[in-house]
Amino acid sequence: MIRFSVVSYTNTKPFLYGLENSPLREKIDLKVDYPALCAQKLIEDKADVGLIPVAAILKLEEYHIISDYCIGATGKVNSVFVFSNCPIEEVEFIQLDPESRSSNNLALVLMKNFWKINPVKIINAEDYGASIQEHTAFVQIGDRTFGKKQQFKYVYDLAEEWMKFTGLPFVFAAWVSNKKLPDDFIKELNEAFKYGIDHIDDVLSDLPPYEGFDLRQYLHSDLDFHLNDKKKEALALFHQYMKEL
Ligand SMILES: C=C(O[C@@H]1C=C(C(=O)O)C=C[C@H]1O)C(=O)O
Repeated sequence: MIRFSVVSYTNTKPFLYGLENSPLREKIDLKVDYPALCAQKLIEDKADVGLIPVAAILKLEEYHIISDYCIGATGKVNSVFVFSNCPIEEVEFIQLDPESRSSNNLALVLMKNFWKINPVKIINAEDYGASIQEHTAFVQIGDRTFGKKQQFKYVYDLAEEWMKFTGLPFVFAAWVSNKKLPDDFIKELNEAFKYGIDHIDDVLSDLPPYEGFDLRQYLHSDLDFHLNDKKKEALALFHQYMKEL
C-alpha cells in the first residue's frame, strides 16, 4: 500500500473523487488531514505521497513533485485570508493559522515585501480568530473561512494580494512524494486527478450547499488546479522570498 495524506478541505474534493473512481484506489492507504499535518507526515516519512503545502517542500530531504495538478489560484482564491479589524498598514500582531504552512508564509512574505509592515507573529494564539484587539489580525485558510468575509471590516485575499505584488498566480499545495515512485503509478495517478477535475459538476452534486458561499464558483473558477509554467515560476519566486524571511 502507498500511504497518502491529503488535505481535508473542500478544495481537495475533485482529487478525492478522481481517486475514488480509479483502479489505483485499492493500492492506496488514504488519509485526510489538515495541510500542516500532511506536510508533517511526509517529513517524518509517515506518508509516501501528500497533497502538501508548498512551503513545506523546503523541509523535505528528498522530494518529487509528481503531478501537474495542484491547489492554486489566478487572482482571488476566496479561501485564504487575512481578516483584520484595522487596515493592514496598522496591524501590530498577526495570528498565524495552525493548520497552514503556505499561507502563513505567504502572509509573512507580503507583510515584509508588499505591505512593508513588521507585526509580531503569534503562533498558537489562545484567542485565535477571536481577538477583539483593534491591531490584531489573523491568517485563516480552508472551509473555516467560508462566509466569513462579511464579518470583518478589513479582508485581504492572499492570492489576490500576491497577484498585485508579483503579477503571478499562486500555488498553495502540490502533489509531492518523499521517495521515487514507479512511473506507471504516477501516470495512473494523474489520470485519476484529471478525471476528478473534469467531473467537478458531479463533485458539486455530492456536496451539501454552504450558506453564504458559492461552492460552484469556488471549485470552477476561484481555484485553479493546473500547475502550469506560470505557477511553477510563482512557486520558485515564493520559495526565494521564504528563504529571505
Ligand atoms: C486554497 C487553500 O489552499 C491551501 C492552503 C495551504 C496552506 O496554507 O498551507 C495548504 C493546502 C491548501 O489547502 C485553502 O486551504 O483554502
